[in-house]
Amino acid sequence: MSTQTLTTSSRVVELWRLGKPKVVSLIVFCATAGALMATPQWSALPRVLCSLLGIALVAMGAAAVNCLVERDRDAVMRRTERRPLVKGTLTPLEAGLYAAIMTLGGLALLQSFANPLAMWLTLGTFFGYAVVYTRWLKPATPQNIVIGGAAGAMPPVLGWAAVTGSVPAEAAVLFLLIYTWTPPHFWALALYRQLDYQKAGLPMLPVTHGPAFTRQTIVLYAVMLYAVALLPFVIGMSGWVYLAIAVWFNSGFLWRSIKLYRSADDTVARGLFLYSIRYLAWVFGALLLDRVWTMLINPF
Ligand code: HEM
Ligand SMILES: CC(C)=CCC/C(C)=C/CC/C(C)=C/COP(=O)(O)OP(=O)(O)O
Repeated sequence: MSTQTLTTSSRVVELWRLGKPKVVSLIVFCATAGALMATPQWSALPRVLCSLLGIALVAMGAAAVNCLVERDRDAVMRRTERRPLVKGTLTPLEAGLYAAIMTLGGLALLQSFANPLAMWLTLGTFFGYAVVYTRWLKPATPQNIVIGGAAGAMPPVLGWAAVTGSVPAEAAVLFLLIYTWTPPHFWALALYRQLDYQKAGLPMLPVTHGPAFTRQTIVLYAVMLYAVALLPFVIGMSGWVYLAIAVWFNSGFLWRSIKLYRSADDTVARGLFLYSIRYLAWVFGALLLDRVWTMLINPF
């Protein structure tokens, strides 16, 4: 389809899709938890909201760069063959302009309403995902997701830095939580999309080391994730509500990983991938709930 034939409103929809809005919404949710864990005060709310908008814009800009860099690979994978740059509903120039406007706009918001540390950390995250992971690591090594996952784990740190101008050990715990979660989140998907990655020539773990080894590694990560997820309670960052939710969801994650270890069925792998998204939303939701409760009973 020619880009000329699209109406303005459908072009806006395509630009919206280019920014991977579902992934970004969870990223922003995790950043919100980081921000409110740092400063559970209503007076910080305007700064928190402007910072979250800034983080969202940069994350969407990074997603657009990822789609731009990967448009040839995306064209050979079934999961990604309907993306705007593959279908031709957007041109590379439009995607590039969109990425530049979103990223620079987001960084300007962070510089103006948060602080330089938050701005630089967000820029580093953008570079880590859009350039280091997408351009270099992804086509080079099956450890791409383990190293590149550091960029994906940054959102709570960015939220924390935006409201306090610092990154204490508590923020590092939240980083570690997403960092340990990312490989099983991705490998579960890579297991039932193995053919796609093979066709695109990407060295994902199921392609290079086989599905059995990948399933075994997922169980290992699920055990590590369980331990890491208990840390916020152990170091006194959160209370019993968090602990109950963390135990429930980590048990679910571990149980589904063991089920996957014993089964080569794609539906089991897909089940774990979908569960991983619910998992992160609930675990960070539990942290948030703890803080919002504190803000409600202690409003000043
Ligand atoms: C570098 C690290 C990561 C990799 C390689 C990765 C990989 C993926 C892939 C390949 C998909 C499928 C997307 C699609 O079908 O279009 C996906 C979906 C998703 N990811 Fe991740 N992910 C990473 C980090 C994250 C992070 C940090 C979050 C949130 C905090 C996240 C949240 C999601 C969500 C919500 C979806 C579902 C999107 C949808 O339904 O369209 N991911 N991820
Ligand atoms: C603030 C800021 C800049 C945040 C960026 C955070 C970040 C690193 C997000 C990564 C999440 C994501 C879309 C992974 C997709 O992996 P992929 O690109 O391998 O998947 P694909 O095959 O679907 O393109």
